[in-house]
Amino acid sequence: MRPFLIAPSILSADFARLGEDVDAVLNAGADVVHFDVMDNHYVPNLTIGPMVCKALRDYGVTAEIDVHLMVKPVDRMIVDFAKAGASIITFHPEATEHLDRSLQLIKESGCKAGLVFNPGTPLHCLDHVMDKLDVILLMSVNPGFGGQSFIPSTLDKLRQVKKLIEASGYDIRLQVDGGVKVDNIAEIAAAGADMFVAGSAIFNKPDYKEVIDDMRSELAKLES
Ligand SMILES: O=C(CO)[C@H](O)[C@H](O)COP(=O)(O)O
Repeated sequence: MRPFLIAPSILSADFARLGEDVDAVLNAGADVVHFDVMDNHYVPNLTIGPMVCKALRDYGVTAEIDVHLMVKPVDRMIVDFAKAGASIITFHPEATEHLDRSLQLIKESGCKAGLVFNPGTPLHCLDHVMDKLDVILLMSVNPGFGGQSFIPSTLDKLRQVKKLIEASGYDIRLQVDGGVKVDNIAEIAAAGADMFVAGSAIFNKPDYKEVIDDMRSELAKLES
């Protein structure tokens, strides 16, 4: 079993003191920084861009930065985020005209590549690109906002994707994003996820370490 990764979504961080808040969550035991990019076009919200990613790198953040592009089109942002220090870049298949080209662009930029599926998006876009993927992200809420409830049908979809990954033989992480909490993380992991994005569950609590430790304790139940 590969190690579980916890990736706090900075959508719920304190933007007025973002560097300090990212440091705090990493010092509390987070593995990866999840960076939500929204364009008020592909999703009905507007967040942060490559300048903020670069600012985090300049501030001294060395952990992997996992950029989730909720933008359309994607290619220009892929190049800009790679230059700004992104480690992983994921995007939604319906946000590009040329899926394979956009994935190749991420790889050529030196980043890990991933595809993101909304709760209602079918999985057939995976058919011909598994060899180019490092991550598959299943959204367990409709994208755009933090603090929503986990959509239960994601569990079946996770099981389905887990089987596809196993059958492919490729080393692909299965990430889940939306409504992930201490009390459902074990069930989500049991369905196949190994990378957990959590925003409000972590940043809305005063003690990030306590939440992350509690999440790891829940995950450890699966390992024993
Ligand atoms: O991509 C996102 C929304 O589009 C966020 O990462 C996600 O919703 C995390 O927030 P929370 O853990 O509060 O549900």
